[in-house]
Amino acid sequence: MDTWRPSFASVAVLGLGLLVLRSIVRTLRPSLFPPGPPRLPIIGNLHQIPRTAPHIRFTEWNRTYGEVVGLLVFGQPALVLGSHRAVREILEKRAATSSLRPRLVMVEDVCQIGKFASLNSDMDLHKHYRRMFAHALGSRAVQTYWPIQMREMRRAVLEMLGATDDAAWLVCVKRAVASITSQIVYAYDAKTEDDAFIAKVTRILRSVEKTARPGEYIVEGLTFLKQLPTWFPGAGFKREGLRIKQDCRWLIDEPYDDVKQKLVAGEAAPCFVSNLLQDESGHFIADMEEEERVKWAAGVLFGGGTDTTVAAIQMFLVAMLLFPNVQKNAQAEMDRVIGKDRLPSLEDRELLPYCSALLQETLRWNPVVPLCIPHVLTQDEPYDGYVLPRGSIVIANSWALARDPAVYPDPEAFKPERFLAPDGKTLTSGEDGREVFGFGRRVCPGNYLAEASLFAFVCTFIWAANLTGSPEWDGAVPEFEGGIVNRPIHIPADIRPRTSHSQSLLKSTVLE
Ligand code: HEM
Repeated sequence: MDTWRPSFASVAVLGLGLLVLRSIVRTLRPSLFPPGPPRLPIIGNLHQIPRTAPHIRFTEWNRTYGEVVGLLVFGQPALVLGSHRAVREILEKRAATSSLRPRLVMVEDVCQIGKFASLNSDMDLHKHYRRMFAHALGSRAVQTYWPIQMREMRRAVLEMLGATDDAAWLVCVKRAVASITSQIVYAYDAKTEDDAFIAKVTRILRSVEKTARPGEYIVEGLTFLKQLPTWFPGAGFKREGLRIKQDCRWLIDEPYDDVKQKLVAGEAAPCFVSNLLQDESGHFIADMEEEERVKWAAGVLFGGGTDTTVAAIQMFLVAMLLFPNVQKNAQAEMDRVIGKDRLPSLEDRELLPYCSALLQETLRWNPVVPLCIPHVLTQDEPYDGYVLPRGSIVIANSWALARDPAVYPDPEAFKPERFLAPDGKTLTSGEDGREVFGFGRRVCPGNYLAEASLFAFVCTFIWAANLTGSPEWDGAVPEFEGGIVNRPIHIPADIRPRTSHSQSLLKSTVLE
């Protein structure tokens, strides 16, 4: 007797049918779901979510519907958190049930790169990663990297003084930031801007970022498509996934093996990887499982740290363009405290409260990660009379938080003073513009490192350079672009040395 065998077409039709049914049932959500914009059958709110700058639309919705906005996309509930209270209540106080990442088909099944710490949804593995990060990137540990950060950022500013436009500055800044990360993670020093290793890693991590971008792959909605064979017409995402999988294996193995070989030969310089692999007397201590964890933890640091830090430096430059008085005030503080005969360094941070506040204001004023990387709820959670359903994707709207007038009066204005105590000498406590680093158990583990890199750049730039609008600039606010990371498209400005003395002192320090 013939037995019935499911064909691909029958599986596809069944899958699609179930999806439609689920979408219809969920579109008729009970009233305990938080309010949000009206939805269409099946697709829900999909058509209202813009591909560019969704944080602006989300912020409008937070203002219209409340601090927790409920959305549905193909039956998948999503919550947009638009207040400090909502973020504290849901992502911090209830971190035990709101710290996982959503399980993405492209990440987990197609590319099999779910072990990257920023993407992984296995809480036990995540705890291991966070211990490693705390060990290597905690507030005290990062101080050992300050000399690397100062050296690279001074070099970046010096190179920028000789570069013609913002595209050329970007090359200098990117090289410096990538080199800081590669030295800290693998003790690898990228000396030129076209370093082949950094270029390859950057290309791979771009494609990794794409796999996690909401709405990028149809297979996230129509999950049954993951069953398509690689050769099947329309299964380009599977071929792309295979390539990303192979690239990522290279990314996590190659630089790691290099450090390990040096370690065994007794030649490894201290770095994130070598520190985690040896005990105090230099003996190799990791078993295979631990080695695998160290590889994935190291690999993700490039992805997390590079684009974000570069974009924050670009935002600082935009702020200097739009708010020349702030630049003048910072230069005045620099001249008063540091003077002309030596360069500032990270050790001077407490002596330079205005410049420190200027950095906090840069992070707040135009958050480079305006929508935090999504979390997911692992159980139903009551909130303000609503029920936030298990399985909901939770997006903290850092942009809305940073623009909340109740917390930051006159939020559009760029005012470093908002972070200064009345004496003008110390930073205020309370909200400190750090919403951009995320929340709860997923808060960015690189935040101390990032802030040190940024301050190293800001203090050197303020001391050595002066930024003014270029002749072509018409006074308009530059436009911004980006998926996860928000960055200016073009900065119409000129950068000149403040004095010839400052330029030659900077040059001699960099060449030392
Ligand atoms: C201005 C610079 C940076 C910004 C704005 C930033 C922002 C963020 C944000 C918003 C998250 C998600 C937090 C959440 O889910 O709640 C995150 C996660 C992460 N960041 Fe950063 N980051 C920056 C620099 C760095 C640096 C320098 C590193 C490391 C070298 C780094 C490594 C990571 C990692 C590994 C994660 C994943 C954490 C996890 O899922 O547990 N970041 N970052």
